[in-house]
Amino acid sequence: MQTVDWRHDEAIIYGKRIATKRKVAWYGDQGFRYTYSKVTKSADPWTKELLELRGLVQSRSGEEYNSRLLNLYHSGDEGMSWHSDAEVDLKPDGAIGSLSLGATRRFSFRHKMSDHRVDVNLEHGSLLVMKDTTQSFWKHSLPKTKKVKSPRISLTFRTIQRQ
Ligand SMILES: O=C(O)CCC(=O)C(=O)O
Ligand SMILES: [Fe+2]
Repeated sequence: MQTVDWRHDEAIIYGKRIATKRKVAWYGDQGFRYTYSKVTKSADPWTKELLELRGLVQSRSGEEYNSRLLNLYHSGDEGMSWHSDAEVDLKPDGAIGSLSLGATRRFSFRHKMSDHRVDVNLEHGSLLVMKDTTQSFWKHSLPKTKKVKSPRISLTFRTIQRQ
């Protein structure tokens, strides 16, 4: 993970460009561009380590991915609020495979219509696959927590639609 080019994420919130505490890095097959929270990012080429990990995640999940977003949460003070990953550039209902490293964090799902909640603990080395209609029917979040003092990295593999 030392070879990863971490940057603070930027998002446009209420029309203002802000840098988040969480850091991200974005890799893809070609010079992909990807719009997330209304900010367009261009992808860095894969590093050797990232390609190896993609191979593992693809074989474990039985899905293929052409890009990946890495998130670095320095501690439980950082998280991600409720959202679904349905950006226009993402393949509709495409799988998202998320590999967790470091601290165990709770990951929550909330059904968009019934508000039904499902919580899972994402442990070091675990792989969470969200596929089919998960993004259409559910939102997910990574709640902040006072209990976690150490960092967690998630490597989220996605498929960007070729236009
Ligand atoms: O860090 C995680 O496990 C979730 C990240 C996430 O939901 C996202 O990048 O869209
Ligand atoms: Fe997400």
